[in-house]
Amino acid sequence: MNFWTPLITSAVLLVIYHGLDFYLQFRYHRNTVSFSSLLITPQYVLALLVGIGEYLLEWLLIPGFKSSSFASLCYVLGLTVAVVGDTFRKLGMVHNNVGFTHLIARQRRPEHTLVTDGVYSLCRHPGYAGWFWWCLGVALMQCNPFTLVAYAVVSWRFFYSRIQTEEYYLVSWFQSDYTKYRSAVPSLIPFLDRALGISHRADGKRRKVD
Ligand SMILES: C[S@@+](CC[C@H](N)C(=O)[O-])C[C@H]1O[C@@H](n2cnc3c(N)ncnc32)[C@H](O)[C@@H]1O
Repeated sequence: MNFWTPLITSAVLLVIYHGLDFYLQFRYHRNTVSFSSLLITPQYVLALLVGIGEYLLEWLLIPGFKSSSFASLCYVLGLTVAVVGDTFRKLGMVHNNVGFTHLIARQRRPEHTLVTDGVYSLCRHPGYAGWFWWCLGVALMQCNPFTLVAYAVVSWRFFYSRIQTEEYYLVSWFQSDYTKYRSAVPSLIPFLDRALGISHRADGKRRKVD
């Protein structure tokens, strides 16, 4: 694997990710869109710098590992995971459109309806699961083992608490429509549903959403 390929690909993925996110927020929430809609926080920049730091350090200390065929395999796998993750997120944003606000809604607006079809019939939180897998995909693409684990732990904890709050409001608005939907459709973030106390069928078959 060449030194620049994972770095350049990550930069391109980053621009596509944030550019499209911003565009979709602008399209569906024109009145509330701002710089924060780019979702670039200090913690996020720090996470990116940690990834780049690990990448550079390993190229200096163990160049054979970074240029190995294992690193090339990680690159292809990571790129696939990142592209599928971002596609899920963008499909969620388009499908949920007016309901997909970057801040968790704490009051229901009249136009906010429960979405359970399209990509939401495969994944309960395509925007969050998409982001989760996108981050891991980028770390894998750079063949960064420490960043991969760190991103997995930090983003898992973040989405665990966020989904708990978000679902509290969704249950209060949509009641049994949401609880039935929640028990039929997984979050696709590993172990998260179990941690939230939600069980899906062990045989892998999904319950039908009414
Ligand atoms: C940042 S969006 C994320 C949506 C969803 N959690 C996802 O990952 O695709 C947050 C807003 O989406 C809304 N939301 C989440 N799931 C929804 C659904 N199935 N139907 C309609 N609105 C939903 C919540 O009320 C929240 O205000």
